[in-house]
Amino acid sequence: MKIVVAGGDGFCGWPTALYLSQKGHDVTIVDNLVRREIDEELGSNSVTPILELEERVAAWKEVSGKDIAVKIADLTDYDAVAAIFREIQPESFVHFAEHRSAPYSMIDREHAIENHRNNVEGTLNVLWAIKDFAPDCHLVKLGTMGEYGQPNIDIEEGWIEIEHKGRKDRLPFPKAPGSFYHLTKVHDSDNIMFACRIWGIRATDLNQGVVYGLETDETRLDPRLVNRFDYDAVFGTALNRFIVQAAIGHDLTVYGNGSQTRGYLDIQDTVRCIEIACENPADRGEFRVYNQFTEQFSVKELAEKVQKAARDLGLDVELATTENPRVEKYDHYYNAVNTNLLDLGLEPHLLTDEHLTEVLKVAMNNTDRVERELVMPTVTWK
Ligand SMILES: O=c1ccn([C@@H]2O[C@H](COP(=O)(O)OP(=O)(O)O[C@H]3O[C@H](CS(=O)(=O)O)[C@@H](O)[C@H](O)[C@H]3O)[C@@H](O)[C@H]2O)c(=O)[nH]1
Repeated sequence: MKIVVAGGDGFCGWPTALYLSQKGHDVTIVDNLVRREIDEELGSNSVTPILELEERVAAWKEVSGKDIAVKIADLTDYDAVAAIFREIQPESFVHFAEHRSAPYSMIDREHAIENHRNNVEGTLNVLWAIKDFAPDCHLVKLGTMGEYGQPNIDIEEGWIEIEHKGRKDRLPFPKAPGSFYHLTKVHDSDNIMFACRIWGIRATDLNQGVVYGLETDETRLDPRLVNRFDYDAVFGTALNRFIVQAAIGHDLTVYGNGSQTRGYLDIQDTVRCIEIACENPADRGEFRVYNQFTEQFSVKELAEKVQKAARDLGLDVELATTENPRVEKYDHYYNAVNTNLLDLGLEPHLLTDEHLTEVLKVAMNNTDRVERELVMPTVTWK
């Protein structure tokens, strides 16, 4: 299958591009390398030393014998997007190419606006290009579980049957996101749903939970293929941050009372979920939503798991209640449905001590690359 992986230089995109290439798909990475620029803006870095994109792709060719094409392009540049669709005629367009950090979108007004402009405009361009140049292309779009927030009812997969004043309808599940970033994904979902309805586009919105882990079967093949590993308070996410904190002997930064519960998944499941979506395309005009996570944890549970794995490796770390920079619910109900991907064959990699230990060891081997001043949060929601 001809597949474009937009955002293929990022944390989810790079291992996905490798995985799909390994499976024999004809993969093109489209990326504007902005994630690397943001590292410079924030003075941050990946714990793992990652190569430049062209070097990574050349290493992949050497290791696997397979070609991944690369186009350096910004999805907010419509001429570039149109040219890509005209030339490649992708069967699936996997769209990871968005600014994905909640704290980044909350830095200030400028960052909130840039986050909206980049994400919403990029996705609109993709929708228009599909309509104009590749109407049969299946859009596989990375959404987020954060679109739903933490409602006091079960979270369905995108849609909910509602009975109201004696009438019934199947309506989009209500959204209550927790940051301007998460809101961009809500706007994208609405725009995609509308485009499916009016133009007959086929789309799958993958509402992904918080991703943890680092390596996949493909990145493990050669050190030059290693994935990026964020730990800073802006781009690092809960479990991976705790792992790096444990490796450097920093107290684990549990925000507030740590009862905040979210859906989580291993990066090894992210790549498989994308493959499942591509190989089972939505129908023309169908806007399909899959909740992409495998397990639910509270932040405190995660920190305790990391503390235990660290102790087993001789590292003594403490959980530290950290003033929560965000505005979010504690001690809330959380129960989200995630059966669609399982029904299509996803076999989850669950969070085991062995897996935590693997990632912890990578962090311990790279502690010299960790900038301690990036660990504590500085961006606040208020
Ligand atoms: O040091 C930390 C970091 C985070 N948290 C807590 O962990 C939870 C998750 O935060 P996160 O930073 O791991 O994840 P989030 O900001 O929600 O964003 C990440 O996970 C989202 C999926 S979800 O959370 O919306 O399901 C994706 O959309 C985003 O791209 C990705 O950056 C929050 O309650 C946060 O308060 C801590 O307690 N301590």
